[in-house]
Amino acid sequence: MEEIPVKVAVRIRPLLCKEALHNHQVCVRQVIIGRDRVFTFDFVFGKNSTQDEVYNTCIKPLVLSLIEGYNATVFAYGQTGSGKTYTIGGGHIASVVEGQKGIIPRAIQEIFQSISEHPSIDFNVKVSYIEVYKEDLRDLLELETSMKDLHIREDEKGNTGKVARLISCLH
Ligand SMILES: Nc1ncnc2c1ncn2[C@@H]1O[C@H](COP(=O)(O)OP(=O)(O)OP(=O)(O)O)[C@@H](O)[C@H]1O
Repeated sequence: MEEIPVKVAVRIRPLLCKEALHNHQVCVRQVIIGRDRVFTFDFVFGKNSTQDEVYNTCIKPLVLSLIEGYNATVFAYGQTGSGKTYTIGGGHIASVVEGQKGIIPRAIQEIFQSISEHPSIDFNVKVSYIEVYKEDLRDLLELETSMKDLHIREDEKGNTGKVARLISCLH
C-alpha cells in the first residue's frame, strides 16, 4: 500500500483551572463537517497525553529520517488557546521542566545527539524561528528588528531551510 506523506494528529488539551472553575465542559466528541463528513486522524491524543508520547509517536521518526537526508515538516494548527505553543514547545523553553518540554527542545536535543553519534559526517544546522500571524512574519530570534518586512523566499530548488520547516509553528 502506498504510504501517505501527510499525517494528521489531533490533540485535546485538558480543561484549564479557570475553565473547570467555570464549569466548562470538554466539547470534542467527533470531528464532523456538514451532516456526515466524519474525519479520522492518524493519531489522536487525549487530555492525559504527555509531551513525551506526542514526540515519540509523531515527531521522533521524522527527526530520524531528517538525519538520513529526508525533508520533514511539522506544524501546529488550531484556534487560539487550543495548545499549539504548549505542544510545539515554543514558550519559555528554558524555564520549562523536563517532562513538559515540547517538540522543539526535544527535536533539537535529538538532532545534536545524532550528529555527535556520526562524527564522520559533516552536518550543517541552520535555524530560523519565525512567527506567521495573519499576513505578517516576525523573526523571533531577532526581536529588536522583529517588525521589519520579512518574506519567505525559496532558492532555485524550492528549498526554504530544513530545520525552519521542521519546527515551524503556524498561528
Ligand atoms: N496538553 C496540555 N496540557 C496542559 N496544559 C495545556 C495543554 N495544552 C495547552 N495547555 C495550556 O492551555 C493554555 C493555552 O495553550 P497555548 O498557549 O499553547 O495555546 P495556543 O494554541 O498556542 O494559543 P494562541 O494561538 O492564542 O497562541 C496554556 O495555558 C497552556 O499551558
